[in-house]
Amino acid sequence: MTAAQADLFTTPILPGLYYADGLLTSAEEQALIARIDASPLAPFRFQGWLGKRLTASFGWRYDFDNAQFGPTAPLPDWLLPLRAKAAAFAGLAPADLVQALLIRYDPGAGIGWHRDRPVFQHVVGISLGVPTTMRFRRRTDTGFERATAPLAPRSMYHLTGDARHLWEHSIAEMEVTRWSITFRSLSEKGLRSVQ
Ligand SMILES: O=C(O)CCC(=O)C(=O)O
Ligand SMILES: [Fe+2]
Repeated sequence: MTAAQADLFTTPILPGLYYADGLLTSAEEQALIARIDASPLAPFRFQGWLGKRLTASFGWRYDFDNAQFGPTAPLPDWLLPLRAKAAAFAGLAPADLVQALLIRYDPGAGIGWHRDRPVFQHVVGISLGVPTTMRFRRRTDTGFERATAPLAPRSMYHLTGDARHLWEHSIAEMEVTRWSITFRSLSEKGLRSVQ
């Protein structure tokens, strides 16, 4: 690889947002989707509201209903090869990625503007099924600065630095079902809160 190609490959879309596609085969994607569908998915709950997207957490669980954070069922074996790939992509050790979140967005489901909970540090996501766009925004003196990242099926993204901590992200309501798997490491705050 030439220096120019290396630069292109590692230049983030936003500071701290890294993206790569073609890291999974269609057969691997279909197997992951079947595993997600067979998992104990439940509607995302937020302060008494039931969201349209279906989720399951492993390793650690942040409960948005009561803001409780704590351990939950360990990551199932089928997630471990994907976690190893996600860690390699993000330059982390697999064991750092102690949380996995499975999501299925059926038509009409999306995810509103947010930053991931501060108990987590790195976020590495895998997008499955159909293309979508992750939208980013951050407040400025005069409004919002905005950016978009197209997520191809079978792509991975890593949120760290500014993209993780300063920018919010969201995904518009899907017209067709999409699945995602996100792995997270714990932040200092997360580590302190569980000691
Ligand atoms: O579905 C995705 O790729 C994004 C999920 C997300 O932003 C989250 O769970 O915090
Ligand atoms: Fe998020």
